[in-house]
Amino acid sequence: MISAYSGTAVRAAEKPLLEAGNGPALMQRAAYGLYAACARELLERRGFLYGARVTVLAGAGNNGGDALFAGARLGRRGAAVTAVLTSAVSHPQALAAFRSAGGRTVELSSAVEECTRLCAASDLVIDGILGTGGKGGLRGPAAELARAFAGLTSGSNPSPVMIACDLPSGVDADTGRADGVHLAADLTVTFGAAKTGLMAGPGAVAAGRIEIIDIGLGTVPGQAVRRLETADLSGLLPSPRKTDQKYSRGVLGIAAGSAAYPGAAVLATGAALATGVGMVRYLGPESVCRLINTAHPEAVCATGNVPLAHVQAWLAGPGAGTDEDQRRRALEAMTSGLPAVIDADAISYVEPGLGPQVVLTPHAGELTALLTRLGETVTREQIEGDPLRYARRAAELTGATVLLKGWATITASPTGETYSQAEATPWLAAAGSGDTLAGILGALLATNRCNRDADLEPPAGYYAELAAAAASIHGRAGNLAAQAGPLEPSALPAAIRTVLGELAAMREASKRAGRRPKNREWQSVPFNALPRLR
Ligand SMILES: NC(=O)C1=CN([C@@H]2O[C@H](COP(=O)(O)OP(=O)(O)OC[C@H]3O[C@@H](n4cnc5c(N)ncnc54)[C@H](OP(=O)(O)O)[C@@H]3O)[C@@H](O)[C@H]2O)[C@@H](O)CC1
Ligand SMILES: Nc1ncnc2c1ncn2[C@@H]1O[C@H](COP(=O)(O)OP(=O)(O)O)[C@@H](O)[C@H]1O
Ligand SMILES: [K+]
Repeated sequence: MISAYSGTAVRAAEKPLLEAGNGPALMQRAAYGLYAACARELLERRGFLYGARVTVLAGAGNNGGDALFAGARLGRRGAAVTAVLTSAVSHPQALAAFRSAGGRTVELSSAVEECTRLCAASDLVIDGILGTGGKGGLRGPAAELARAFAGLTSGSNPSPVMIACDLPSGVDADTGRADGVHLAADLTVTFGAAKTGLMAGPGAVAAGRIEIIDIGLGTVPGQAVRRLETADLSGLLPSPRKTDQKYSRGVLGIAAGSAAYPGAAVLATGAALATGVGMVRYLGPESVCRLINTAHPEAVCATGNVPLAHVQAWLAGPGAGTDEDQRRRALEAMTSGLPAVIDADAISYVEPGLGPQVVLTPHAGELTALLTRLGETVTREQIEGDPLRYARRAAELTGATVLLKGWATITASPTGETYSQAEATPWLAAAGSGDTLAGILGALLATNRCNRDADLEPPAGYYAELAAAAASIHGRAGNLAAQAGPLEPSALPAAIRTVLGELAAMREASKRAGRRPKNREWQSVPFNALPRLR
């Protein structure tokens, strides 16, 4: 599990260490972690470190200090390092170390064009303009450079490896908002703890991969945004017991699809079956029942009512359109007291007073409509710019758990627990892909251990965690299905099976070896695992 904290909370955790005079040591640890990541990326991607062209973008504060110290270490290993100083002041000790390692410096204000070309022709650029002390987007010459650099490196031109120091400059460390110009990275090396701004909205898009360097901060105060890693998924996925029969494994009721949109019901059913339920009971029009049974003969289909169907969880809404019977079923499902996924058209019937076991799964457009109906004035752009804030607000207003879709999918519980998953691929932005996410989540709601075991009380935030797990499986399946070219959502159920099979095999292998499975996207380097400082 990765826990991310606001920049403000990380600075509060640093405070006692700074007061005790440990500031320089913290900076050396941060700089060493950054240097080690840069050296590794250069060796992996370019095959050499000696002679590599490295540009350090260095701002006025400690973020620039970290980047300059890391640049000095690269210089001592033979890289040709140049620092672009974006401010009239620089961290004095770091600048001195950089120069004494043979680093060349250029002042940005007098040479924006030259500096932009220098960045574009580099093997590696370290973005150390702004860190947790940044306010708003980049300004002045730094903004000009960022704009021109984006133009030069777009399309088929070869691009340098971009590594952000702590966070991409111009991104808000607390929220992930990017109100002005900002830089983007292939990798963000972040210090002490991940920042929430790397987990949501534009910040999550700009961060690239994330590597956390432990600099010995200890406990960070405040509520974390969590991200599930591979090892965290196993306890949340269906796992039949030797004594199970089909009903005890978990039955999912699906009230989705209509004569106008039958496909959504087929996709949701396929995804739920691939995730592993004991049975799908489908309720909807006869024409959709026939279609579902052609694709999935095992689904039990009827035109009946929600209160009479014996199930462990509900999924309502995908493809429901204006079908009145489906509307009634969705309302019955969300007030049944059972766990329920409320997706697509059904989100427009939501009223306050729901419980955390109801999971709403809007995209930004659907959330705009919901919040507006509940009296909150907001635009789609505002939600896309600050998804953490609005997912949490919707959970607060409805009492339900909210899964807000996007590049990083945010899940928020009404008691405040929040998750962010970013395994997805933009190929998942396709009609029908949300229906499969709803199917996966429906299956997890029906089969989860708290639902199956009457003695287990779901802990606070449990449904947000299950929703995050569903987003993770969906993202992993999307990546797999997109390997063969543009993704067709109807290919997702087969990919879900493969992903779940791989996860089960990984779990078994790591159980035998006695260690946690590794996550490829996220890496955390503990302080005591860093090589000794020289
Ligand atoms: N504390 C520690 O011990 C450790 C800290 N660490 C590192 O320090 C980083 C935080 O450092 P920091 O506090 O110096 O702030 P930083 O992000 O470098 O920027 C501040 C400077 O930028 C300026 N500025 C602000 N906004 C601007 C804008 N939009 N456009 C242009 N300029 C703008 C601002 O000027 P001001 O607005 O105050 O006039 C000020 O001069 C943190 O991210 C991590 O990398 C690690 O080494 C571990 C130990
Ligand atoms: N740019 C993107 N990158 C990654 N995933 C995305 C992106 N855009 C959308 N997605 C994912 O694709 C799915 C689309 O869902 P949705 O818009 O509800 O589709 P539909 O309702 O047509 O099935 C969501 O899981 C969302 O998180
Ligand atoms: K930075």
